[in-house]
Amino acid sequence: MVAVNLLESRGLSKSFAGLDAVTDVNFALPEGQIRAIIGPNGAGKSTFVGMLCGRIPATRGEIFFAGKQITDWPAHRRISSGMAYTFQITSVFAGLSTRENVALAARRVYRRDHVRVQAATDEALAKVGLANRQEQLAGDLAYGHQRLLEIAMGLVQSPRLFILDEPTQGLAESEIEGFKSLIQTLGRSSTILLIEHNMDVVMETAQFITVLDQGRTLAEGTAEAIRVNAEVQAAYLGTDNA
Ligand SMILES: Nc1ncnc2c1ncn2[C@@H]1O[C@H](COP(=O)(O)OP(=O)(O)OP(=O)(O)O)[C@@H](O)[C@H]1O
Repeated sequence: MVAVNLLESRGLSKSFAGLDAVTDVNFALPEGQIRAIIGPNGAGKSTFVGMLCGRIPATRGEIFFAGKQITDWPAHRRISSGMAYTFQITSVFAGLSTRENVALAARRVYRRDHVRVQAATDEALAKVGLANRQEQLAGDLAYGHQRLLEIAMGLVQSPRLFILDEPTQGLAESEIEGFKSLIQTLGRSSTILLIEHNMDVVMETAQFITVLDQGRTLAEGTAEAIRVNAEVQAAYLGTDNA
């Protein structure tokens, strides 16, 4: 069977006032895969993902999602066609309850179908383990629980592609274990693109890894192949976040 790519980029590039943040990235993500993007600080990961999501306009190149050329689509159109993403910066509404936040995200997809909104909200809260905190104001949740809430807000939209941008950043070691299994659970119903600095999380969850360095694709392969790749090791040794 020929693998179908859910997401592709061709020659994708971004320059900021003369600085080449991302250069000629050809990327292909088969449907159903858990893929991680890694790379040293400043490698271009956030810029690349920003272009995929429609937050950052590309300078050059093309993006395809589910067979459609989406390079110039605004972010909301990408979301309604099946992309969801969580940001590094917490994007929950602090003054609303945990449940209201998730229901709000569900309404983006299910609109006024109240029954589906409520059912999807229940399911997402249960999957991330926040059902017993659903009445709590989001702003009162502990940081780790807010990160789970962000995931629930993406998950509730039943995305075909779920982009997780540094989901474990700022979490305690004890919370990270739970996130690894959550990522695997999410991978059963969505294709996952994971941007992550924590190598344990990457090595344990990703089926395939793309390494960016200085805006270019440095290497791609399985966790085992990337772990022993001399170029990848050299790129990390050249920085302070090895
Ligand atoms: N809005 C911007 N204006 C100018 N330069 C930018 C902008 N955003 C990113 N850059 C530069 O582009 C390069 C890539 O940055 P980017 O944030 O994409 O890397 P990253 O791999 O996500 O890094 P980190 O792991 O530290 O988050 C860096 O040199 C950065 O300084």
